[in-house]
Amino acid sequence: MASVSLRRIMASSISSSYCQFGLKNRVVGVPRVPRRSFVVSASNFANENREFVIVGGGNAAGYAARTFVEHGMADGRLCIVSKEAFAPYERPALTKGYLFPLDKKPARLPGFHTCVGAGGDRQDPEWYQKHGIEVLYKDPVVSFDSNAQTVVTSSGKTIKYGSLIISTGAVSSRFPEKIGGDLPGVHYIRDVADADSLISSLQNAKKVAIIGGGYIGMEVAAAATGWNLDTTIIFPEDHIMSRLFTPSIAHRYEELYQSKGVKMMKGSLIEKLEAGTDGRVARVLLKNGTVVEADTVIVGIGAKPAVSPFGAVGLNSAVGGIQVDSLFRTSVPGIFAIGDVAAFPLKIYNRMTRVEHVDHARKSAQHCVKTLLTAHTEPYDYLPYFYSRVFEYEGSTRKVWWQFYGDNVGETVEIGNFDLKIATFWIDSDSRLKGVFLESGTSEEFALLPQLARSQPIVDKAKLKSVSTVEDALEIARSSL
Ligand SMILES: Cc1cc2nc3c(=O)[nH]c(=O)nc-3n(C[C@H](O)[C@H](O)[C@H](O)COP(=O)(O)OP(=O)(O)OC[C@H]3O[C@@H](n4cnc5c(N)ncnc54)[C@H](O)[C@@H]3O)c2cc1C
Ligand SMILES: NC(=O)c1ccc[n+]([C@@H]2O[C@H](COP(=O)([O-])OP(=O)(O)OC[C@H]3O[C@@H](n4cnc5c(N)ncnc54)[C@H](O)[C@@H]3O)[C@@H](O)[C@H]2O)c1
Ligand SMILES: O=C1O[C@H]([C@@H](O)CO)C(O)=C1O
Repeated sequence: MASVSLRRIMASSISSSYCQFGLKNRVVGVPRVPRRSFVVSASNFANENREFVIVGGGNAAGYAARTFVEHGMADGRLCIVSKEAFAPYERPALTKGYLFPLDKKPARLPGFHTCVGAGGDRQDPEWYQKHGIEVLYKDPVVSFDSNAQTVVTSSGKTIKYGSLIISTGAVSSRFPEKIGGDLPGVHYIRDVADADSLISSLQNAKKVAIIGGGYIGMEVAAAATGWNLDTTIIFPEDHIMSRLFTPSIAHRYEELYQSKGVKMMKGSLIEKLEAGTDGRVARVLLKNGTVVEADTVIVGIGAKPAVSPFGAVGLNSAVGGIQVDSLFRTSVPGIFAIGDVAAFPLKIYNRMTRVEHVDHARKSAQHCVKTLLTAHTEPYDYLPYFYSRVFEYEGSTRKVWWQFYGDNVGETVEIGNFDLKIATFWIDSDSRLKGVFLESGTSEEFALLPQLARSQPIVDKAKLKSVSTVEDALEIARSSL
């Protein structure tokens, strides 16, 4: 707090015509520009300087903007360059509330702009104006020159930056055009435009095929049941959500989905997506020769970090994405990367990683901006956290909400009756609790999970295995803290 106030005082005393910033990460001083009008043409952009430029207007950018405001460093100093037509929003809503049936009050903007997902102000476009933050919409950065400290947008604007934060997120992996990946009726879901396009297909859909058994597969399949559509999930592994769920956890959810009419085609690879006579997708051909009829196909086969055009700042070959240190600094002074695109040191497990989840987008943004603006030098010490919520639409017979904290390594102990709730504990060979999963917990129970995963207590496995309720199991874990 002391450093924040100090920074505020310093910020207010800085010369209005020339400003230096980033006490710890100071790299360059650039002339401050006066507060500008929000409609700017390419020509009056040339050679203009910005103290802080954020490239990408997604989840992380929204939380970064909030942190600039909290430090009194946004007004007239911050510019966000965005590919999308909307101010930053809570992307998780797109496969949750956004896909509710149209008569069940689906979420729509401005309802879920950042930072409502984490309980902050709703940052609609007026919020950015009010705080003097310039946002360029529908104008992606297409090239960049780290020597000149400039980015160039697709409309031809050249923007000179003092510090640059790359928050370009990730893009959906796609099937190639030659196997039908671009046919009308084939959908990928990353942004509002994608979700709107999917909704227009769902309105006329009868048979839906969902390819991929991960987050998008599970969330969109659940949404499709709300629309009463004939739904099939096709995926290569032998159970859903294989990168996190144990076969046993997966089995519970698979049974639930099947009880709602969803068909599962496991261990299945795609040969081709084929069009009907109208040119729209009509069927999915599997490598084993099976044909799945479908008028709408949703592809959720993972995402790739959106590194272009910033590859020159240094990529991580093992986990992909832009390599940063524990303060989100890339190899180029004054350039930072946050959110899905950043490959960062995961201190708690001493390894490099990328995290494509919103909690990290929020926290990395806040940590990076705090470091940039103050003397704060605490390394980022992230505890992995994943969650999902499905079947939330009004009238659903069974709502599902789960959370996982930590690392899914070691032996597992599963407790509980899934009809009510279930918990799984990952315990390593030293009897340390490494990860914990909970379905349908209370808010107090969910609040215990990060404490457990962070402290990694030694637990008595035999005692844990001997109980039958989630409440008793959590109590044993709590008492070992
Ligand atoms: C449908 C969906 C549902 C999800 N649900 C959950 C969930 O329930 N829980 C969870 O933890 N996580 C969820 N996630 C993941 C979470 O949304 C991401 O981890 C988070 O959005 C990452 O934030 P980000 O700012 O790094 O990237 P993004 O939010 O993707 O933002 C990146 C932005 O940069 C823009 N951009 C890219 N390139 C350029 C360029 N060259 N110039 C300008 N702009 C550019 C993009 O258009 C985008 O607006 C979901 C993701 C998706 C796609
Ligand atoms: N609740 C959440 O946290 C949440 C929700 C939705 C989306 N997301 C994020 O959105 C992004 C995309 O999600 P996703 O579900 O697409 O990714 P994912 O990695 O969760 O799942 C990908 C699935 O597709 C399968 N797959 C991969 N290649 C395939 C291929 N060639 N053919 C058929 N299947 C293939 C995988 O085996 C897996 O089942 C991720 O970053 C994810 O974290 C997160
Ligand atoms: O983190 C989240 O943000 C959105 C929503 O809360 C915004 O309204 C959502 O569905 C999440 O899971």
